Amino acid sequence: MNIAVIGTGYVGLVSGVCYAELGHDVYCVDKDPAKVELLQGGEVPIYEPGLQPLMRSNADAGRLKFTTDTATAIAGAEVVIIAVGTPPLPNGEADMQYIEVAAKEIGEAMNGYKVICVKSTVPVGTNERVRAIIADYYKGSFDNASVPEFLREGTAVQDTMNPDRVVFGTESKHAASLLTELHAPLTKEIVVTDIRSAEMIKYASNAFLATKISFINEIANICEKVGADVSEVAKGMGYDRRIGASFLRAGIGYGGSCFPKDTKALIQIAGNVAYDFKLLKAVVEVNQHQRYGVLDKLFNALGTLKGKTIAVWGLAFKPETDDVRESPALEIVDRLIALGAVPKVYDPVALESFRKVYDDPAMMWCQSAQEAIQGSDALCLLTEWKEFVEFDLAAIEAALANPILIDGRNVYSYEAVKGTGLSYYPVGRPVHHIEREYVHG
Ligand SMILES: NC(=O)C1=CN([C@@H]2O[C@H](COP(=O)(O)OP(=O)(O)OC[C@H]3O[C@@H](n4cnc5c(N)ncnc54)[C@H](O)[C@@H]3O)[C@@H](O)[C@H]2O)C=CC1
Ligand SMILES: O=C(O)[C@H]1O[C@H](OP(=O)(O)OP(=O)(O)OC[C@H]2O[C@@H](n3ccc(=O)[nH]c3=O)[C@H](O)[C@@H]2O)[C@H](O)[C@@H](O)[C@@H]1O
Repeated sequence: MNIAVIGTGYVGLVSGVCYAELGHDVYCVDKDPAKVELLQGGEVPIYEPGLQPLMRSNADAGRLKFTTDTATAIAGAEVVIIAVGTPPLPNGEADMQYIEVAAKEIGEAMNGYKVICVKSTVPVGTNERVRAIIADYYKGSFDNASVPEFLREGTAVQDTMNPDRVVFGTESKHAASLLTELHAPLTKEIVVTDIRSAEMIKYASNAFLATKISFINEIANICEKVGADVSEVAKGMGYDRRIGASFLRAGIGYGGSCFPKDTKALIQIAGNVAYDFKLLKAVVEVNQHQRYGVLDKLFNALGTLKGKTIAVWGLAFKPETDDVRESPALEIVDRLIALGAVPKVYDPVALESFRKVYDDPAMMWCQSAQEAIQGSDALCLLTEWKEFVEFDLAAIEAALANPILIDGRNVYSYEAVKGTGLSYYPVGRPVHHIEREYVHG
């Protein structure tokens, strides 16, 4: 099959590479010439495990090409997949400007029948709008489909090649059979539905996962007050197949380019039809508040943050990505500085992407985990990178001026911590406190 993918971000690039891996001929377009030049040279502009070798092998096999010109990419395509960004507007609504431009460019370049798919996460009704824009420019026949994407960053290739399900919404039998043929090698679980329901499935799925996270975070906050351990609670809940074990890891709240944006967008979508989505509003509020738990624990441990150097391990919103969009670390570092502390930050891959969106003369940028903890007054672990999980706890204790470990992701076990002199503050689990005189100043 000949496929064109519009937008080579996290979703478009991974999708394009994986469709090529299935043996299809894929032409990817991006408006950003620097990105396209990098891709044409065999370089991947994002950190995503497994993506680069797969991209190079498919490009070398002649199945994967890149261009900045939409007309070139779609000329021979039977299926056109729109995967441009839909970032949040200040009021929470999804910004449709990139979708509108992409639709116009496709409309202008149409040269025959094609199936136009929207993979970006878009409000209900967007596929109809895309159809109308294309129809303004192209009077021939074409079909539409909503093909929402469910991949996660950090495991994007694996998620795309082995999805739990593929969903598409279309009114066209021909489009349905073409898309079924395209996705059948990936999964047996193919849900074919109407366009509006497919658009809603995407928002409802992300909102539900975000709800699970805020739910377990609230349980964690109660656990802290009643002396229970949220890890044990989640384990005990997760064996119930109606609940499921996944997405019950308590921590510092969800971040990333999607949960924060999509929950707010769904609240707006509901609001636009005069529906007050109270539950989801609470999910967002709980998530916002959860970030401050780290700061409360630092206060409890140190009394004041003024003049303290605080090691921060992890800036990405999750491990195995360089993405810092809506990362809880952004707000935590900002607060630390506002409270007079000096954050010594380190992340194995996200230092540069963090520096592009947040920089402050009060910060110390560290080139290793060890450098960040050396002589610091406390350590906050914000992203559960393997490097941090495997770090020797005795070495953490030895390096810190005050051996205080705030574990925002619950990665260490009490057994391991008990063998050290660390005061350990996890999330939703009892504190392991060692009485001692702290170094001040
Ligand atoms: N990042 C993720 O993990 C997931 C994202 N999504 C959704 O997929 C969509 C894309 O997200 P990302 O890939 O993260 O975005 P991104 O911001 O990483 O990439 C979007 C790309 O589209 C390009 N672009 C914009 N307008 C264009 C045009 N007219 N023609 C060609 N290229 C154009 C931009 O230059 C950029 O490279 C969003 O709606 C997002 O909500 C869905 C599932 C997972
Ligand atoms: O629409 C999207 O963009 C994507 O959003 C999420 O994927 P992603 O944001 O890449 O990463 P997740 O693994 O879902 O993690 C999101 C955030 O939730 C946090 N999280 C996750 C799970 C958990 O149990 N606890 C928890 O705090 C993570 O630390 C992270 O900050 C969804 O999992 C994907 O299915 C969806 O396609």
